[in-house]
Amino acid sequence: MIEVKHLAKRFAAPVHKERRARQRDVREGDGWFHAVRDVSFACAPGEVLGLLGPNGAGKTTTLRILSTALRPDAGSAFIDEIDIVADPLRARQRVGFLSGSTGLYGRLSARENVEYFGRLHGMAPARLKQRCDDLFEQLDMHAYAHKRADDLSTGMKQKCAIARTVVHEPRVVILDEPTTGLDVMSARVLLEFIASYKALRIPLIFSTHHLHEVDKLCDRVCIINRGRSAFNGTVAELRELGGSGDLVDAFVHVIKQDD
Ligand SMILES: Nc1ncnc2c1ncn2[C@@H]1O[C@H](COP(=O)(O)OP(=O)(O)OP(=O)(O)O)[C@@H](O)[C@H]1O
Repeated sequence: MIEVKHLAKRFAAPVHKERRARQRDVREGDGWFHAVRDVSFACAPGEVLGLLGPNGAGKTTTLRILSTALRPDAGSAFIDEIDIVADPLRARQRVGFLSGSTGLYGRLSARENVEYFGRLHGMAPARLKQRCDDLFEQLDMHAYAHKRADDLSTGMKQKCAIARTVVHEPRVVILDEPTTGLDVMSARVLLEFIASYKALRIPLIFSTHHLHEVDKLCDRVCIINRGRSAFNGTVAELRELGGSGDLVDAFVHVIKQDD
């Protein structure tokens, strides 16, 4: 279970005179940029939660807090009842986090990269081998398993990074824009992979700008706008808000209402 309540995170941001004269973002002006102001959501085992929002809304910052890469200034977040602020190390062991940068070692092959991260997590050799075999099969990566990461295409690297993220069988999975750079076939493979977490009863959160992915996969949706959660609910509840049954209309409606 992932539970996030009233998260906030600000970054130091000196205000320049000319910038002050122009219309400002409501999140800046006091020498800080309040990237996340009040974000709350929950994701239970067996659920996939989609995190949506315009560019710069605060999705990545929120996910980085959840992964324990950033410490929040206010609010709370629990992973399987572990307080990520009070006990970040224990929380981190339970999380598989895919960030924007793939973080692969260029000279290692795709397979070596995934194995390396498995070893870092202390996986026994036999278990690691089986897990890698399964992941390379599920993500359709056998064809380039032995290619150096430097020589992989953007999409191949992304799949490799995803395999690396989940190699240690984390208790919760957090993916920041996982389908970025993937072609149609690869995106489909990945969406099926994400869906498989429902049966495993592992909560999975992913951020995306693609509403068809939300429609296909998500049980719940959180829309973040200018650092605050502007909508929390099921996909069906979101759809109703637009009036037309269309998710794009519903998304635009939520953002306009919130602005
Ligand atoms: N380390 C930092 N220092 C200053 N500002 C930051 C920092 N990290 C993020 N921000 C700002 O916080 C805001 C939210 O950024 P964030 O990356 O969380 O947005 P996002 O919703 O993931 O956007 P996108 O959809 O474009 O990926 C942005 O305005 C960004 O410039």
